[in-house]
Amino acid sequence: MAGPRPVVMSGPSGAGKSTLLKKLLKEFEGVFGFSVSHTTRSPRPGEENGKDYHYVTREVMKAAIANGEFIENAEFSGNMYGTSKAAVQAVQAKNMICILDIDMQGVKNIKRTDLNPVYVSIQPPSMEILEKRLRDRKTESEESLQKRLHAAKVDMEISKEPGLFDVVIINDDLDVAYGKLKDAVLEVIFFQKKILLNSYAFYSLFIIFP
Ligand SMILES: Nc1ncnc2c1ncn2[C@@H]1O[C@H](COP(=O)(O)OP(=O)(O)OP(=O)(O)O)[C@@H](O)[C@H]1O
Ligand SMILES: Nc1nc2c(ncn2[C@@H]2O[C@H](COP(=O)(O)O)[C@@H](O)[C@H]2O)c(=O)[nH]1
Repeated sequence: MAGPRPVVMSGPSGAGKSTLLKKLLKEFEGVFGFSVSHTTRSPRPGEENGKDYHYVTREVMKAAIANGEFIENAEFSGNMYGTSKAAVQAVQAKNMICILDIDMQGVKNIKRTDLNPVYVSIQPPSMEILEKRLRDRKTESEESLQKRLHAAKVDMEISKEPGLFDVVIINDDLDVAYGKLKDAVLEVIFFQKKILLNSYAFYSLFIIFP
């Protein structure tokens, strides 16, 4: 895939991924762009079609997957979610750093592609705090909440796997976690740009002194 290296943000539902990435998108407007996923779940109050998600039916999503339009897709808490090729290309076409907010299945599937992102895991300080955040958010039915808590336990275990994530951030104090996210993402991006600049400089030497 062309363009700057994307950033994948993953972690349990309720850990604070959207909260953190919205801060990043706001502070670095024009630098980072959000990959708008497709989902079969219903919009929450305040969410906008085409901005937060593309809200589609299961039939539409299945047909698009069968048509090869998705980089990855997953079933999560009773709904389908997926990253379309078009969503990532739309951000990369603007030469912005594409941010994906995806679950653990998505991370594993993206690892099999050539997307080559920076992998960031956002984790809650504890299961108790995660449950409180999800309950206080008031977006889930009891059934959906239980499914998300179950998935969170699995996610918290798997995220310890060495090498799976480049950075694991515990989102306890929001400002501290945001600082860590910025450091992690910018460090990787600047490092990558520095290597590119160095290699341009190196090859320029061969052009000047063949
Ligand atoms: N550091 C924090 N301290 C206290 N509350 C927080 C913190 N970070 C996020 N929250 C709150 O926790 C709730 C869950 O956060 P958020 O919706 O960002 O999680 P998420 O990981 O994006 O969840 P999902 O995967 O379900 O979209 C929100 O109500 C948010 O305001
Ligand atoms: N594999 C994918 N997971 C995705 C995608 N978009 C969102 N998600 C993950 O789903 C859960 C639930 O999200 P919610 O908005 O219903 O709370 C969360 O963990 C997201 O990271 C996607 O395109 N692919």
